[in-house]
Amino acid sequence: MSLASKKPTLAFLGPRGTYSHQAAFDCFGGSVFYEEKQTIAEVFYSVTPEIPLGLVPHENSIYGAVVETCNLLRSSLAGRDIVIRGDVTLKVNHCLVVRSGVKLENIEHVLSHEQALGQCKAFIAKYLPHATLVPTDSTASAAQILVSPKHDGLDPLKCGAICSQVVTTIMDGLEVLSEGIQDEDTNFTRFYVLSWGKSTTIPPPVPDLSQPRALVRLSYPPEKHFKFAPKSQDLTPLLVALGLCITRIDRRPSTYSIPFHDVFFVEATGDELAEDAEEDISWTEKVRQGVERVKQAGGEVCVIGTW
Ligand SMILES: O=C(O)C(=O)C[C@]1(C(=O)O)C=C[C@@H](O)C=C1
Repeated sequence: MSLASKKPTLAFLGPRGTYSHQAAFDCFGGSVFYEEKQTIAEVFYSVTPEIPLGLVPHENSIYGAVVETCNLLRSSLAGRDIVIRGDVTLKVNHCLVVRSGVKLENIEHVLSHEQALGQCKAFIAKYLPHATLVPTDSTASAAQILVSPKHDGLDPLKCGAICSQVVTTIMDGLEVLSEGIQDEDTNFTRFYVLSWGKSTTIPPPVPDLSQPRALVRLSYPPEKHFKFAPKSQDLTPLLVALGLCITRIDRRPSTYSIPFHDVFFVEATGDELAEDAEEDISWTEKVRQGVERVKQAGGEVCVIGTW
């Protein structure tokens, strides 16, 4: 067997030139095969024994959680078959890209991924206040629409796309009208590296694992929820029972059809590994013990990944 055929495949949100693509490449370079998918959901569900790795955006420093990813992590596959094995952070510098020759005053529609539109709100309000926003599956797929014949009645000569400058080096006939258009100079997106099961080998160079982390999904069982008089439930007992250093909590409606029954995604962190190389094992154990305590406190709990 040749060395190349041993490389695992990684699914990412395509087409080529997305920030997901860049984050994946920064992390894994030539050590994986890359397979582009059209949506974040397709990336998630394509993580299987055949495509054992995937990369999904999780949060942005300006616009917050990537809701589609949070919703996918509610799936029963998350934590059982598909697990988080690392995270990668990318600096995101958005550009307003047009078909060559198109001027700012020609733009009637601004196309991009919902996250990118949200990260560039101030620029759009100032320079394109009358433009209609058109959400697309990804930033690079917005640019792809500009170089295609008419798409859904959109005239590419009256559109601008928000995407990375890299896209203009991949797709012909595009130019950058404005660069660095996000609301804040420092704009970062974090991505999760997913794998099929816990034992898939993550090829080197592995994502930064210097500080152990975990993502845990918590909720109260539906029968403990106030069915007919929806009322917020106190999460404190479950968080106290978990007993870990919590760095982030996201809340999404649960998949049970009960009004205001929510699931909470709790990201926790352990001590720096450098201090004690053995900590890796005890971190997994620490999380496992926390999970047992949450169950005893009456919570539903699932570890989506420890890394
Ligand atoms: O559309 C892309 O380029 C993506 O990789 C997705 C995504 C996201 O969903 O957050 C990634 C980074 C940026 O925050 C904008 C969009």
